[in-house]
Amino acid sequence: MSFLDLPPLHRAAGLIRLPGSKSISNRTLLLAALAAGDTEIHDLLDSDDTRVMLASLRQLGIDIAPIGPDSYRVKGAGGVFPVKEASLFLGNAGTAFRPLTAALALAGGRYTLSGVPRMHERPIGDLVDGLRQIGAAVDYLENPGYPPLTLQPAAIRLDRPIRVRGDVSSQFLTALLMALPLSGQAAVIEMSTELISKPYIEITLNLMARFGVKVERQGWERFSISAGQRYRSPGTIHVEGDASSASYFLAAGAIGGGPVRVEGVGRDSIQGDVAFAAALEAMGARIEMGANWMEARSPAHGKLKAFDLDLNHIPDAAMTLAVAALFADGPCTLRNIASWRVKETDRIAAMAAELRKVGATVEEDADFIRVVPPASLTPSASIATYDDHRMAMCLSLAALGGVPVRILEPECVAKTFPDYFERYAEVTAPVIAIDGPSASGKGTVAARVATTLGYHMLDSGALYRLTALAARKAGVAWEDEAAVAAIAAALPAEFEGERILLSGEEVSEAIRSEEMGDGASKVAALPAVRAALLARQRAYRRWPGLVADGRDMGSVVFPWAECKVFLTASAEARAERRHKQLIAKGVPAKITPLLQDLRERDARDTARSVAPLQKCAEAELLDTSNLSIEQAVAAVLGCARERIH
Ligand SMILES: Nc1ncnc2c1ncn2[C@@H]1O[C@H](COP(=O)(O)OP(=O)(O)OP(=O)(O)O)[C@@H](O)[C@H]1O
Ligand SMILES: Nc1ccn([C@@H]2O[C@H](COP(=O)(O)O)[C@@H](O)[C@H]2O)c(=O)n1
Repeated sequence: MSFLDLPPLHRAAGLIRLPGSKSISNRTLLLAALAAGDTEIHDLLDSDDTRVMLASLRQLGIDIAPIGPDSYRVKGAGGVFPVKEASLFLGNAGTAFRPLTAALALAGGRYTLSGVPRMHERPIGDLVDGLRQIGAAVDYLENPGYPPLTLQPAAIRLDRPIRVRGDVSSQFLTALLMALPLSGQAAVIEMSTELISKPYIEITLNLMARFGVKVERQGWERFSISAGQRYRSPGTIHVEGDASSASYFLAAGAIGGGPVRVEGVGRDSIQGDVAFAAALEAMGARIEMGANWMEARSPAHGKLKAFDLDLNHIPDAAMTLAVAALFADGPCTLRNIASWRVKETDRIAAMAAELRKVGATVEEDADFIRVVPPASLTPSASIATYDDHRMAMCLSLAALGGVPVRILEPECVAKTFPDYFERYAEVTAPVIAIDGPSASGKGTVAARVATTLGYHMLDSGALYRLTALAARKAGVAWEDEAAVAAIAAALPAEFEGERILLSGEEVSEAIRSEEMGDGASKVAALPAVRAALLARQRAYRRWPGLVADGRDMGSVVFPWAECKVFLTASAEARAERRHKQLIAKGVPAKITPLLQDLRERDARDTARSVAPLQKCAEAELLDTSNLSIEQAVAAVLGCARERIH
């Protein structure tokens, strides 16, 4: 069985650009396919569930072409799927299965829809009942009330309101709403029970409106679509970041100090799960929010507060609260979450079982769960994930209790967030940032500290040197900001131990020349180049930790670094070191021009407008003019021991 061992984590701080929302991605794909005209969709989520939707729509004859990273052009079929007979396999993707069932029931073709075994245990009877009321020919292939299904052509009659239950899954209503405009007739849906997860219906109505179809809503009981409305492409759609995925990072910030900022969703979001931030705030976390971002920090004083909340409106993000409860100051109750029982797994039972493994006392019932946090978490629990992405992502937060945690079958996160664990490391792995002027010894000291601690290493100067060399090879002037930034953004560089490759060619020595040092300092002064390399540098932050050396590691790239050192030496000492280094390599050199060159580079690095070389207030100053390498290494290790748990 595959597993991932998370190290004990003590702190979370950093910034994450969220992947696209699953709910918006799959709804938008279907609406674009049904609309008249072409739709460009940008920032689409790339995950198992969206791949299932893309593959199904293509199988149904929809032309979908990639036009860039996470961007597609969908040629809308104007309400008529070109393929009239197909067998679709929809995995465990509820956001594909339910809406496609309804759309295909009205499509006048012969289709079968199936999924993985768990999909065949997830109820769909309420949707099928609704479709049968309007004459659709939908049949169960195995167990009544559950997939797989067959659909046949049928005459659709919308002369009476459709009565549908809304207390098992709001996706049934979403599916009907999105499909009914295909009939061209006026349609009315009446809820025969209370509707759960209402914010997901708001997403549906919002997106339908963007595609030109207006739904009249009377409370949450009755929905009317007037006759003759057709989907029309809005031209271009940008998918928001996923608010449910944001919950893991916000919770990490609330538990592990923070700040953790997520970019891609915020105050202007159409997703109900942004309300998760309010639940964290009720626990005492400090939350800030902008139009397109949210940020969480631990309470100013003391622990997170216990809660007793009705979480019917945010069933997915509520799972994250169940794990945050481990860090609260008392028992926490999550109410009105019966829908958890019919999700990817029985999430109430699964959550109770796994929280007990880390030491919590848990009470569960049909529609609630109560979590009594332990005094300290049980180390080395093996967390089962039930092929449920959210179980894996939520429970990863337990490691913030300073205990190692084993996540079994972690690849299940691919359903909605394929690189979740890499991103989680980017806000939780400790960082030692070493900045300073040229030849101060940063690289030498950083490498030894990294080896001693078993940490990863980032030589950020090498990225600027590689950019300068790549520009030179491409015949691009170092002053041409846009062109050099484009090169930096797509830098074909690889680090294989000591070897550095550019487009597959070894350039380890070539980038160390004085000429490339000079070129690096010129391209590094260009704001667009620095912006192009920022995310790449942050991606080096991995467990068990990172030592990063450069000029702006502590100030810009890793402002959240636990340990920051400003390593310097007098210009004369540095020129002498560089001289020795060059002579040892057999490169002829003279002290005076080297000293002159260092001073010029210092001046350029210090005076530039973006990310200038400077000591951050919180950095420890280490002047190595009169220190041996061993003494400098010992001093940095001392700082790391003091500041990193
Ligand atoms: N404390 C020290 N005492 C004497 N020599 C040192 C000391 N620290 C480093 N050196 C030597 O100084 C030279 C320059 O060090 P290093 O390349 O690590 O500096 P750097 O700050 O990373 O430079 P750059 O920014 O140009 O990459 C190396 O030969 C190294 O062995
Ligand atoms: N974080 C950084 C790292 C480097 N630079 C610039 O690149 C030049 C080369 O760096 P070395 O550490 O390899 O000497 C350096 O002179 C800086 O101008 C930077 O700006 N930021």
